Amino acid sequence: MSQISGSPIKVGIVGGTGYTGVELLRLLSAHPNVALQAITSRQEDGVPVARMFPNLRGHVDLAFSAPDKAGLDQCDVVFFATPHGVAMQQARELLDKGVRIIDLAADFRLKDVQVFEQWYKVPHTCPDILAASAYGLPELNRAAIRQARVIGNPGCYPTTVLLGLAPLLEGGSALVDTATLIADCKSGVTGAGRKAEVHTLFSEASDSFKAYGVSGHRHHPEIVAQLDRMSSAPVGLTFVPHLVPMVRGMHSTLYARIRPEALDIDFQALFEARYADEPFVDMLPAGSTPETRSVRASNMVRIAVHRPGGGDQLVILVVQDNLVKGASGQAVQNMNLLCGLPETTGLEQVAILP
Ligand SMILES: NC(=O)C1=CN([C@@H]2O[C@H](COP(=O)(O)OP(=O)(O)OC[C@H]3O[C@@H](n4cnc5c(N)ncnc54)[C@H](OP(=O)(O)O)[C@@H]3O)[C@@H](O)[C@H]2O)C=CC1
Ligand SMILES: CC(=O)N[C@@H](CCC(=O)OP(=O)(O)O)C(=O)O
Repeated sequence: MSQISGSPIKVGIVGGTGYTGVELLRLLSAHPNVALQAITSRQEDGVPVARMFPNLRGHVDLAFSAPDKAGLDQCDVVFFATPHGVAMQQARELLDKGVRIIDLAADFRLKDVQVFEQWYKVPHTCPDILAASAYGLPELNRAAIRQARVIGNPGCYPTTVLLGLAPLLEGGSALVDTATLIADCKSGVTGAGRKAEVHTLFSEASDSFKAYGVSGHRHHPEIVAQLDRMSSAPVGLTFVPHLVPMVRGMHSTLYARIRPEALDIDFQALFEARYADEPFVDMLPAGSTPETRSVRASNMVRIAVHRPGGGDQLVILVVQDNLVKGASGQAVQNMNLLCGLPETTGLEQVAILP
C-alpha cells in the first residue's frame, strides 16, 4: 500500500454526487495522506465537482467522470458510495489490479449469501470475495479490517445499535437477556440518500415524525448477525427505525433486561472500561442525555447508560452523525486501518454546535 512507502494514497470514489459521496469528498480533501484521483458520476460526467458542491471550491479541483473513464484501476483504494449491488459487479476486476475496496452499501456486510439475497433481491455475484471481506466496524473488528482487501462498511443504524450493545454481549458474557433486546432508532432525512423520493420531500418529512420498516428492515439481519457473533446465547431483537425531521443525525434508544445474576454490575464502569481506548466512542458521565447535534459533522459516537429507578432495565442512548460515523467517516477510519495510518488521521473534526 502506498502509504507504507510514504507516497499519498491514491483514492477513487464511485458515486460522488450522493450524500455519502460528497461527505467522503469533504473528509478526504482535508486528509493529509490522500490524493483524490477519480470521482465518478454517470449523470454529471465532465462537471467540475466544485460547481455542484460549492463547499468544495478550493479544496477539490477534479471533475466528475463516468466510471469506465475514471481510471479506478490506478487507485490504491476505491470507495463505493453507490446503491446496493454496484460494488460487487466491479470488485473482482479492481482486486485483480491490486486495488482495495470499501463499499458503503451492503454488498459485503452480510456473510450469509441467502440472507443477502432475501433482503436485497439481487443475486450475489462474488460470494468468494464476500467470504474474504471484513465487516467494517473498527471498534469490533479492527484486526480483520487491517488485513482485508474488501471492507463492507456497516449500515448507519447497525453502527449505533452494535456499539450500544457490544459491552453487554461480548465474550459470551450473560449480563442481559439477549432474547428481548429492543432498538428504537431515529434517523435524519439524509439517511434516505439524495435521490428524489416523495417521502423525503420537505412538505412530507418536515414537521412530522413516523416509524417505518416496523415489520422488517434490512438492517435487522445485519445487526443480528453481528450480535450473534459476540453472544453465546440466542439473540432476539426488536428493531424499529423512525424518520425524524432533521437533516443529519441519528439517535438510538436501546433496551436490555439485566439478568438476575448481573444485578450488582456497575454498567457505567463496564461501558467506560470497554471504550476507554476508543478514539471515536465517547462514554458520557452517568445521567447524561446525548444530543444528535453534539456529534454533527464529526466521527464521534456518544453513549449514555441509564438504569431507571435502579431496576433491572438498562436504557442505552447512542447518538451519531449518520453521514459521518454512520457512513463516510467510518469508511475513512477503515481506510486508515487498511493503510497502516493512525486511525484518527483526517477525522478529528469537532462537532458543529448549534
Ligand atoms: N445516507 C446515509 O446516511 C447512508 C448511506 N449508506 C449507503 O451508502 C450508499 C450511498 O448512499 P447515498 O450517498 O445516500 O446515495 P445516493 O443515492 O444519494 O447516491 C448514489 C450515488 O451513486 C451513483 N450511482 C448510482 N447508481 C450507480 C451505478 N449503477 N454505477 C455507478 N454509480 C452509480 C450516483 O451517481 P450517478 O447516478 O450520476 O452515477 C450517486 O452519485 C448507499 O448504498 C446507501 O445505502 C450507508 C450508510 C448511511
Ligand atoms: C432514513 C432512511 O431512509 N434510512 C435508510 C437507511 C440508511 C442507509 O443508508 O442504510 P444502507 O446503507 O443500508 O442503505 C433506510 O432506512 O433505508
